[in-house]
Amino acid sequence: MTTGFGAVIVAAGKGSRMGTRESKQFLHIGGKPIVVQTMDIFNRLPWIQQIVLVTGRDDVERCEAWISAYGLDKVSAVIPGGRERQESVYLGIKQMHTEWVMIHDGVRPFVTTEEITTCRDTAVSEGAAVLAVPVKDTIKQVNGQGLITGTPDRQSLWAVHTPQAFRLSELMRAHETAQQDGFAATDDAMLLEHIGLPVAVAEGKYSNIKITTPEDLEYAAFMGRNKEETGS
Ligand SMILES: Nc1ccn([C@@H]2O[C@H](COP(=O)(O)OP(=O)(O)OP(=O)(O)O)[C@@H](O)[C@H]2O)c(=O)n1
Ligand SMILES: C[C@](O)(CO)[C@H](O)COP(=O)(O)O
Repeated sequence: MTTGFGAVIVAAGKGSRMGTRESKQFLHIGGKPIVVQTMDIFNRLPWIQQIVLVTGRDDVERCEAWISAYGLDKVSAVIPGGRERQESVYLGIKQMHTEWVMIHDGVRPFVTTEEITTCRDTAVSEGAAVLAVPVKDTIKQVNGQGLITGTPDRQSLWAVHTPQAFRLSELMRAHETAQQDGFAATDDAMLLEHIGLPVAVAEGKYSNIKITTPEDLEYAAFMGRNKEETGS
């Protein structure tokens, strides 16, 4: 175990909502596969010591080739993921040997070094942290008949992004408990909530989108062009 931070990048999804023949994490923006763009941001941070990439079983080889071609020297392992994101994260964290770990979606390539650093600092001061943005719309609860049943107070609503940063030992315990309890979560913070550990919110930017559906590709292409022009 070393002190400091590592990152698990999860990119083993099927991209069913995107519906492209090529999995969305391997589409090119700004001249590079999306997952390479994402790993590169973490690889450049001096305080990130180790990166583990979790991807599809059939994609391990091409990811290893990209990692070598793009000089992503902090990637210590590329491993096949699981059926659900939660399982992919669990497999990833088992490969980590840093005290702290950040979990990040391979399909969030527009996260900035500033946001990642804010998330790190909040985790260190509060114990665990997720990047998130205040919700801009009014959110309604709707029942199966399409009728509104409530309007939660918008002041208390945040849309949660990644990275999400945890002490490796606590995240491991949270995943193990979830597995024993059959508890399924859509993000890692939920697993800490399940075992009663606090997680703080670090305010991020609306630009840190998760590339999920086809219209996100238009935004990604626009952002990719900007990246190429500015060299950032
Ligand atoms: N079994 C899975 C499912 C998802 N992910 C990863 O988790 C991130 C966020 O998931 P999402 O956007 O939902 O991706 P997909 O599961 O690929 O998309 P969909 O739900 O549309 O199939 C992505 O980087 C995805 O590759 C993963 O590593 N393993
Ligand atoms: C972790 C996450 O990115 C937070 O927004 C998200 O929950 C993962 O993907 P999902 O399948 O779209 O929920």
